[in-house]
Amino acid sequence: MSRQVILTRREVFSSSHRLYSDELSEEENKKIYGKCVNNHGHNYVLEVSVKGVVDPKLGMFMNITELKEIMRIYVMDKLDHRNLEGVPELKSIVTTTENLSIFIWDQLYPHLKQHLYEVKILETENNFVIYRGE
Ligand SMILES: Nc1nc2c(c(=O)[nH]1)N=C([C@H](O)[C@H](O)COP(=O)(O)OP(=O)(O)OP(=O)(O)O)CN2
Ligand SMILES: [Zn+2]
Repeated sequence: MSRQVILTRREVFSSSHRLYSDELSEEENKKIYGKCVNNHGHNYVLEVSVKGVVDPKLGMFMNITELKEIMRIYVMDKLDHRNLEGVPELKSIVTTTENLSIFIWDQLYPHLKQHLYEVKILETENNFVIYRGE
């Protein structure tokens, strides 16, 4: 019997950002995003989940070390200790947690393919977003 499991790796990255849309006026930005138009920082908690069938011989379908390395190269090295507005791929988007989760999915998908199940990001301990590639 094949057993499908979901495996999750958690990382924390620290980034600064502000919520600001180039498509809005200064006044509209202030009205919509409030205090978040000012530069501020978060210790984002990122949880990436992969799904697969356990190989009975190995007791796993993916080594966490491999997942950790993929997350390091394609997410952590790009976002940790950065100002998100300075990350080239994020230049033209508003760095909401929603957009970050989609960005991270797109970074990881080519390397995890059908195994990638969920990207979850906690911006604060109260606010988080889940993206499953839909
Ligand atoms: N839909 C979204 N709304 C907001 C986002 C977002 O990513 N998506 N982000 C922010 C800000 O970036 C902001 O930093 C949130 O901080 P804050 O309001 O201080 O966070 P908390 O809700 O955890 O703090 P409280 O103490 O509970 O107010 C805003 N909106
Ligand atoms: Zn913020």
